[in-house]
Amino acid sequence: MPESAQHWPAPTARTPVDATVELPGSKSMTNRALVLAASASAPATVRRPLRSRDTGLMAAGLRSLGIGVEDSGADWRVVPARPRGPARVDVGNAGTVMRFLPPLAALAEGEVAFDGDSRARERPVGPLLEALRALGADVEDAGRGALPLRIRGSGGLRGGTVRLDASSSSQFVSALLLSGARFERGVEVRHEGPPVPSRPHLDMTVEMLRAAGVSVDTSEPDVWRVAPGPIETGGIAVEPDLSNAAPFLAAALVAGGRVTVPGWPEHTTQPGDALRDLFSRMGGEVSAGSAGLTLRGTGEVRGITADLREVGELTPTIAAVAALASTPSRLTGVAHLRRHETDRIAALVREINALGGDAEELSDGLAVRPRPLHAGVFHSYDDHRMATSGAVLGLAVEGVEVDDIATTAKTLPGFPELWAEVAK
Ligand SMILES: O=C(O)C1=C[C@@H](OP(=O)(O)O)[C@@H](O)[C@H](O)C1
Ligand SMILES: C=C(OP(=O)(O)O)C(=O)O
Repeated sequence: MPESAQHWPAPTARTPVDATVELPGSKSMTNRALVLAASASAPATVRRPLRSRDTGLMAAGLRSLGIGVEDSGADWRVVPARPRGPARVDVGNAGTVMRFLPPLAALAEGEVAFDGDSRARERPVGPLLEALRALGADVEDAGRGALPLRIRGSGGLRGGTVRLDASSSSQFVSALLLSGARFERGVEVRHEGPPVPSRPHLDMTVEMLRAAGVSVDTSEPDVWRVAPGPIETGGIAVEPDLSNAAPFLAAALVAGGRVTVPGWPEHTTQPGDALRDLFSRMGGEVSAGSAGLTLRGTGEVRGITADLREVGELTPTIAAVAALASTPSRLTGVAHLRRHETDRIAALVREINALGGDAEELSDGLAVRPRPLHAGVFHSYDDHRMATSGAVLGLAVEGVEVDDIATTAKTLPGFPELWAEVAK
């Protein structure tokens, strides 16, 4: 079959868009909720979880450790248990599974093996493994500091104070905090190095731990202390995924009209909340009401200069909008994106330029200058957010095809159907 036979022709908006898009639950909240509920004192319900490749892998990983994750209608019921090996965990290409489960596995009795997609073997996990060793875990990674790896648990972990450089992923810190209350001495994580990215995701970890009755001290910058003690979730409700709102809100920005996302939380730690500000600066009009959050396009798409370190996962969508803007953009602070699902900086520059655009790699981001785009294939590199960025470009540029739209199932199965609601 020729490659093009599998391509997805991105729909072009011929009129302004007018849609209300119900988004599934947040990947980051769902996978935190599953890990917390797995270590809790009593069974709990995770309400309105995301069901996608990343969360399915988390549920499967927990089940392989002996924890119950049962379907109960729209929800997931988690029945905690002492984790046990022997077990094999497939992390796929999910950073949250690759980083959040090793600390839990270190609490297991028996051996737990981890592996994943070939890209997962290239994503950083070394500082987390070193930290686990310092806390008393027996980790075998053949000196690679990467997958595949094995953790030989003896049913508990000493815990205590650990120093690590989390500048390549905030998930190292979140991972240690999520299981830290179950370590004998709890955990004190001290970050030392260039700034930690994705701060809102750390706030999410801390907030969800505190909501589960865990004591977390964040009074010192770059230091997190989790006291040992029980985890009592009482059930966890998952918010809609605001990072996945990005391409849908972008649709109204680039095509004109309006898109509403119902259930936008009044208070949230999700980085996607920053879209309200970012997309306003790029020309959108944002309003919040009982129907949800609405973005109206004004017909003007402006470029933006922004440090996206805190909200790195929004970069692919912002870069797509930037490629359609009337003024230049400079997106910085996201060097760590080179080790995400793909090297997102290189991939975005290559694909924007392949459509006739004018993008340039910076050491820690990209610069995009206005230039008319033309038809072509937008490659997704097995990256859900690259694929949805191709869809955004296709709204405004006739003849854009995304090579692998199915990769959106990592965090948003049903993306093509939801997108069809917007681009009808
Ligand atoms: O903790 C989380 O749920 C996440 C943290 C961030 O990871 P990095 O800090 O590695 O960028 C983010 O990019 C990822 O999509 C989800
Ligand atoms: C970086 C991302 O995912 P992961 O959880 O695999 O790190 C992402 O979703 O943009």
